[in-house]
Amino acid sequence: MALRGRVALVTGGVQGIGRAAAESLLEKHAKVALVDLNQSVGEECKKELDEQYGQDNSIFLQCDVTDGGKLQEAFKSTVEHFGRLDIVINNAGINNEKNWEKTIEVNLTSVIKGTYLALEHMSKEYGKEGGVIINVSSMAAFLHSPYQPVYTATKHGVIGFSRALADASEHCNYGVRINVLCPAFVDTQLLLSVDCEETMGKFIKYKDDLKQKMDKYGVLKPSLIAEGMMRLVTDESLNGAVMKITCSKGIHFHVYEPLSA
Ligand SMILES: NC(=O)C1=CN([C@@H]2O[C@H](COP(=O)(O)OP(=O)(O)OC[C@H]3O[C@@H](n4cnc5c(N)ncnc54)[C@H](O)[C@@H]3O)[C@@H](O)[C@H]2O)C=CC1
Ligand SMILES: CC/C=C\C[C@H](O)C(=O)/C=C/C=C/C=C/C=C/[C@@H](O)C/C=C\CCC(=O)O
Repeated sequence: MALRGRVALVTGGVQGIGRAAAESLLEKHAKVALVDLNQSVGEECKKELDEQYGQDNSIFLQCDVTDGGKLQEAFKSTVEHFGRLDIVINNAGINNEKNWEKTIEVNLTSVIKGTYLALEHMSKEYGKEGGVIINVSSMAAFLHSPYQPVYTATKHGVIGFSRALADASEHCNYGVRINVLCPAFVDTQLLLSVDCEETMGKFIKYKDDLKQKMDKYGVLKPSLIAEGMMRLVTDESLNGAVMKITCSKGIHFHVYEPLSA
């Protein structure tokens, strides 16, 4: 898929991995709707992107992805503003083991809602032209992560949901590819949650173990994650793909064994 003139919606798009992805899309002349909860960081991000890429190429839409009505509005506003929708990146995520219900709402339920809304706006089933959806999971879905049980569960859920729907999309000819991105530790604000009882809950006493894991496995730059994301977006052969990004192996794919009878 060539990116010039395409329109993307990125949740959690104003900082960290989402912002890096938005910048990569803008560099390749796509238009981007930044959908994020954080008004002040959103306004600052929009200002900086305007200076670098021109003010007509992005919009900031303040939205809590857990609010179904607001998320629906954000999709509608994006299409009204830019005239079409081709790429959806369900990236917004939190690490909160104390309020774990919220973690499920943001990391899994809202990814499911965002995916179904994306299909309404892009699928041939709804008379649209097709497109691509990237759902952000984590290497936590593949590795032993004892101090983030609910976070880990949500990231497993994102993979299961996305791969099942990717198969449905192929069988039912939706014309929409659905892929998953699983980064290891990335240098973003999210990592600061390790020091906070408000987010780690009773697992706060293991924060040093988690920090040792960061030292052991290393911490990636958001720009590398954006590079992987662009491959998932543009490579038309990828549907149901699960990309892993780690310091040891760089950008690579999880290989699923074929089912035997
Ligand atoms: N940083 C890391 O080590 C890794 C991050 N991930 C995943 O990458 C994604 C992005 O995370 P980061 O960029 O690291 O985090 P971040 O904390 O830097 O950025 C997350 C963005 O999502 C937004 N957000 C949070 N809750 C929201 C809500 N309810 N509605 C709308 N926006 C909301 C925040 O305002 C923020 O702008 C998440 O899904 C995370 O789980 C995956 C693996 C590793
Ligand atoms: C307090 C932490 C906050 C949030 C969690 C974070 O966002 C997250 O999701 C982090 C996940 C990190 C996982 C890190 C592990 C990386 C391991 C790899 O280097 C192991 C190497 C290879 C794996 C095998 C393979 O790729 O095939």
